[in-house]
Amino acid sequence: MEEVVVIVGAGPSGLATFACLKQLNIPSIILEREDCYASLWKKRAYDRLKLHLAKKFCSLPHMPYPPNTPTFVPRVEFIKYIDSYVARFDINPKYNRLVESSFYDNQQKKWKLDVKNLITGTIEHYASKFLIVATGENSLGFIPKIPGLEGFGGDILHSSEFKSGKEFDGKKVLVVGCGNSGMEIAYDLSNHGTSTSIVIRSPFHIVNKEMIWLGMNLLSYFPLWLVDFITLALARLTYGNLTKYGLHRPTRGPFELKVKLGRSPVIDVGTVGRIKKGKIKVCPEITKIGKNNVEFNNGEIQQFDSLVFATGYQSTANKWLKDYAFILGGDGMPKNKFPSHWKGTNAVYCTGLSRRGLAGVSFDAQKVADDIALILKSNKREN
Ligand SMILES: Cc1cc2nc3c(=O)[nH]c(=O)nc-3n(C[C@H](O)[C@H](O)[C@H](O)COP(=O)(O)OP(=O)(O)OC[C@H]3O[C@@H](n4cnc5c(N)ncnc54)[C@H](O)[C@@H]3O)c2cc1C
Ligand SMILES: NC(=O)C1=CN([C@@H]2O[C@H](COP(=O)(O)OP(=O)(O)OC[C@H]3O[C@@H](n4cnc5c(N)ncnc54)[C@H](OP(=O)(O)O)[C@@H]3O)[C@@H](O)[C@H]2O)C=CC1
Ligand SMILES: O=C(O)C(=O)Cc1c[nH]c2ccccc12
Repeated sequence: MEEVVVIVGAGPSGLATFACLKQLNIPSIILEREDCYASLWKKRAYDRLKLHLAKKFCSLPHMPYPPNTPTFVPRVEFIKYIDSYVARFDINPKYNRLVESSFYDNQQKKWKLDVKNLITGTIEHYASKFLIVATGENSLGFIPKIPGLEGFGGDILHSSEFKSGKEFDGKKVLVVGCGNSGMEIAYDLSNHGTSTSIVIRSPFHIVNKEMIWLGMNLLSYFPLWLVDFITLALARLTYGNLTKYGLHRPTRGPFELKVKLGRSPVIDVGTVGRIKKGKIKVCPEITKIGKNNVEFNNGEIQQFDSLVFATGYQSTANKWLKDYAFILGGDGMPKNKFPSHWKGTNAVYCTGLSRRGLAGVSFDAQKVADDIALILKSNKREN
């Protein structure tokens, strides 16, 4: 099938890019491996998830949230917003289409895609002038290789499969990883009758959503270092010194780490309080895993029924995009730094890979659509 623009992925990035192109009268199609849009939010997120950033930083282009939406949007409300977005721009992704490979045909100056129809099992072929990678930073759950993991007799799951602590009532659970997912899942587990432990192996910033709200607003007026200084002063006042609990802060500030390295601060939902009370136990790095126990690098061995790996995600765009080097590095993330990350050579683009959450998604979608419109306009003039 011949198209002008093919977008791979029907998450917020793919949908936002479609809408921005549509506003400029440019038709596009979206190919999505799942049977729905926003699959991360519908199928791979835990029940109690709320957006960490205030709604004004999380809307998609050309459509604000309805006025009665809470400042910190819960998952279900976010899905409703996406539902209205899809209806508003009349977006009809092609579902159950797994893009298996794509390469640039230098002769025809077109992108070619091999797409598996997951219903019929057949391979469909698509070609387009412009290709947009919108498969996300969270395409694949990452579980590290730890000696003995394959022999563990209890449940092993990734944070993307975790729904609620109520399924673990009465169990001994170890959460591995202390990013936003791990810290919130540990809190959720401790709300139910679960004996909860969490592995913390590196320094990270712990803040609360009000501090991030303030910091995001201050960033429009003040330099990064000053915003970090203020945020850290507030964090120290609120939490005190947490080192005796095994929580250490990095030397660089929370906003500097987010902006420069894409590392998110942890936005506390109550986990720190539980750690202070001893309701959630902090463990150091794992050295090996036995049939029903885990050994840590302080020599302690503890028994667990379940392991929840909140150890992050990987982009998979470098796997299916054979000519990824036109835009991405070997890790499936953009080669160029923000704000020049979204455009590659030979009309390939990416949206949602800047580690800037939904605000980054909107920025990219707008940039990509405007650039494609400009190219199409200048081609028209030449012909
Ligand atoms: C638990 C969690 C909470 C988050 N909370 C926030 C938040 O509060 N605020 C914020 O700003 N950001 C948050 N994020 C970041 C989040 O990644 C983005 O907000 C947003 O979902 C990114 O949208 P996306 O479209 O780029 O990626 P995704 O939502 O991951 O969508 C990508 C789509 O591409 C599809 N796909 C992947 N590979 C293929 C393929 N080969 N062929 C066809 N389709 C494919 C996937 O099925 C998926 O539907 C959170 C992330 C996680 C994991
Ligand atoms: N409500 C919201 O808005 C939420 C937003 N998010 C966002 O989604 C994105 C993904 O978050 P998340 O899923 O937490 O993933 P992250 O990549 O942010 O965190 C992964 C964590 O796993 C740890 N880790 C990795 N390997 C190991 C190992 N072998 N042993 C011990 N620890 C390990 C990392 O520690 P180390 O640094 O040592 O490698 C890190 O603490 C982030 O941008 C986050 O902010 C997530 C949840 C909720
Ligand atoms: O939830 C995330 O990880 C995000 O990427 C959202 C986000 C964008 N900019 C930020 C600055 C501080 C904390 C979170 C974010």
